[in-house]
Amino acid sequence: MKNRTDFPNAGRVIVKIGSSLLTGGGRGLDQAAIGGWVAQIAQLRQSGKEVVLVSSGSVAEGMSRLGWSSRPQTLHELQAAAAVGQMGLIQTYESLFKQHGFHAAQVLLTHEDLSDRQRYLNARSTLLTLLELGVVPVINENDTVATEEIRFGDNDTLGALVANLVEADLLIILTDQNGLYDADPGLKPDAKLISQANINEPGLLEMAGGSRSGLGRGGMSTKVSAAKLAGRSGAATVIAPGAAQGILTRVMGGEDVGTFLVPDLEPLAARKRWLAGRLQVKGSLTLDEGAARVLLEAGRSLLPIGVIAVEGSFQRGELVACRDPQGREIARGLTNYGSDEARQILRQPSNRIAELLGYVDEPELIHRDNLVLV
Ligand SMILES: Nc1ncnc2c1ncn2[C@@H]1O[C@H](COP(=O)(O)OP(=O)(O)O)[C@@H](O)[C@H]1O
Ligand SMILES: N[C@@H](CCC(=O)OP(=O)(O)O)C(=O)O
Repeated sequence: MKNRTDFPNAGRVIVKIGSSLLTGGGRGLDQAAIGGWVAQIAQLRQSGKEVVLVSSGSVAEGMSRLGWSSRPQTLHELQAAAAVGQMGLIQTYESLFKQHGFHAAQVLLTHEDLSDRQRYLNARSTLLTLLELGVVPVINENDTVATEEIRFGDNDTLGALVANLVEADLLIILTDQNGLYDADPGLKPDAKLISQANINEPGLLEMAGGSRSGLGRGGMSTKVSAAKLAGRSGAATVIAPGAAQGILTRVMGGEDVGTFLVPDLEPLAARKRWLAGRLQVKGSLTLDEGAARVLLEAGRSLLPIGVIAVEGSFQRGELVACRDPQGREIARGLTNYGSDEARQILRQPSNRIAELLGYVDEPELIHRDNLVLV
């Protein structure tokens, strides 16, 4: 998505809502405001868009419920606040989405879940299944267990990782400002709003400062970094004023509101570059001529029937090399089955996987989305 006029065609969208917006600056969950976003998300869903919500606010809401006026310093207090506040968040989303006839689903993730390939694939399958079922996933960091997340984590980054995970077209980050200014407007009142910028434009990160609300984490700098991260899988990012009336509908309609950070790669190229650049090969699959050809020429998924040999020891979700019958490496990809399972299903049609293994994770050995030609 290189232009705002493309936004009405976005099929899959991540909406991230920050703590201070959700809690009316720390006064407790702002039911009216949340009701407004939920109504817009419901409308988007009804028009056929898939929406994943990344919602902060567990610590801020926990603080409010526990009567704490400032963010606690110790980890166990932060985690306790998160545990209390997450209840309120989920109760609110559950009851508001219900009013529009939608189920919401709580998904709590840690960064580890997304860097480990097996858990990454599991999380991906679960989220895609929820979307297929018409459910709205509501994601937050698993703050009560993920100590590193509370210390360093922020939900802008999580939103971007989720955009990568489900290959969203658009990441909308709702915040308490009109968008990204050329300096923190709280410190420089004549700062100018940036309507659009390329995510790799020099100086962008320097304009973005930290958070001063005492409720959120990261401020604008994590939003700009998140836009870069989201751009790796081709997603565009809009940082938008969450309090503005009908904001999600307006952004999705292509209106010039907030800051549009334009990605510089096509979706597929970005994702494949990410795959190619980051992973270590754990084993290899030798393909027959036909499978090698469809991978190379048609960009198709790899099915077990096209595999004639499995080398090495690997787990579901790890990176393996795909070789042609002459042994040349032609592609790399994240496997849906470990080496033991792959050996049992090679040369077999996918409809025999259940009979051979007793379960089916995916009909493909490697889905084309997780495959990169070398
Ligand atoms: N260049 C900038 N433009 C806009 N806001 C900025 C900028 N630099 C820093 N900020 C600060 O970032 C804050 C938003 O980030 P944060 O408090 O983390 O909110 P959220 O809870 O929405 O993630 C703003 O309230 C503002 O104080
Ligand atoms: N998981 C934390 C997220 C904290 C966070 O990133 O907040 P924000 O900067 O407001 O998005 C919480 O729910 O409190």
